[in-house]
Amino acid sequence: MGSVIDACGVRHEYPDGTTAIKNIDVTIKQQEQIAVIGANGSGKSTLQLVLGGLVEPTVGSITFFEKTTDAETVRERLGVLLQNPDDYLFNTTVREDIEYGPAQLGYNRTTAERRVESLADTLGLIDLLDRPPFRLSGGEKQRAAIASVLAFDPDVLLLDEPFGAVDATYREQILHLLSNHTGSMLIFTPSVDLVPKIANQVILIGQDGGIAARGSVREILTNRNLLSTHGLRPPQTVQMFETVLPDADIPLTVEAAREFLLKRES
Ligand SMILES: Nc1ncnc2c1ncn2[C@@H]1O[C@H](COP(=O)(O)OP(=O)(O)OP(=O)(O)O)[C@@H](O)[C@H]1O
Repeated sequence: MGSVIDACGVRHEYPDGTTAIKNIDVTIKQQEQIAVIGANGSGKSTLQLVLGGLVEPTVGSITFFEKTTDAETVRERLGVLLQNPDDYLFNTTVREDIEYGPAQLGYNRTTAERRVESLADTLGLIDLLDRPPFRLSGGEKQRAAIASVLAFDPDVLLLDEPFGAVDATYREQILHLLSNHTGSMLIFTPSVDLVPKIANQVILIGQDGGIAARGSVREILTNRNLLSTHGLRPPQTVQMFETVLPDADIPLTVEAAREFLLKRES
C-alpha cells in the first residue's frame, strides 16, 4: 500500500533552541489509523505540525503522497486539527466556517449545504450554525472545528486531542464520524483510554522527542513498563485486569470488559 506521509531523519528545533522532536523516521500508509501518544511536552503537537506540513523540519524531510515535499501543493488533502479550535473558526458564522472546505473544493451549492447540514446534525451544531464562532462554549467550538476539518474530506486526518473539551455524547458522535473516515488518520493524544476505539496502531513518543516504540494497540497499551518509562499509564481496563488475565486476553475498552464479565457470569 502506498505511503501518504514519509518522514526521514526529522528533527525540529524552536527558535529558542528547544529540540522538540528528533530522529523521526516514520511512514504512514494509506488507511492506517494511528494514535500518537506521549507525555505532556514529549513533542506530539510539534510532530503533528511537521507531518501536517504546517512547519518545516529543521533537519530531515517529509514526502507527501510519494510525490512532493511541498505541503502547499497537497494542502487540501491534509486535514489538520490543531489543539486550539480558535485557529479554524475565522468566519462570521459557524456555517461559513464549515462551508469553507466544500467551497474550496468547488462543490456546488446544494452538495456543500448538504455536507454542512449532515456534519452539523451529527455534531449537534444545527442550532448554532448562524452564531459567530466566538459566542460558542469550548466544547461547541471544538465540535465546530472538527466539522470544518472533516468538511474538506481530506485523505489524511491529523487530529491533535480531538476529544479534549467534548462531552461523552459528542465524543461518541466524533468516534462515529472518524470510524467512517476511509483515509489515513493520526490522532495525537496524551490520554490512552480512547485509543483502542480509534486506532489499530500506536506510535509512542518518548520524553526525548524520539519515537520510543511503534506497534499494535494491544502490544503497546499492555506494556506497563514501556509506558511508565515514558510518563504514561495503561488504559484503566488494562490496569484492572492485568494481574488477572494474560496480556493477549485483557479487554482494552470498557465495552469489551463488560462483555468479558457478562460472559463469565453466564
Ligand atoms: N513555540 C515554542 N517555542 C519553544 N519551545 C516550544 C514551543 N512549543 C513547544 N515547545 C517545547 O517543545 C517540546 C514539545 O512540545 P509539544 O507541544 O510538541 O509537546 P506535546 O507532546 O504536544 O505536549 P502536550 O501533551 O502538553 O500538548 C516541549 O518541551 C515544549 O516546551
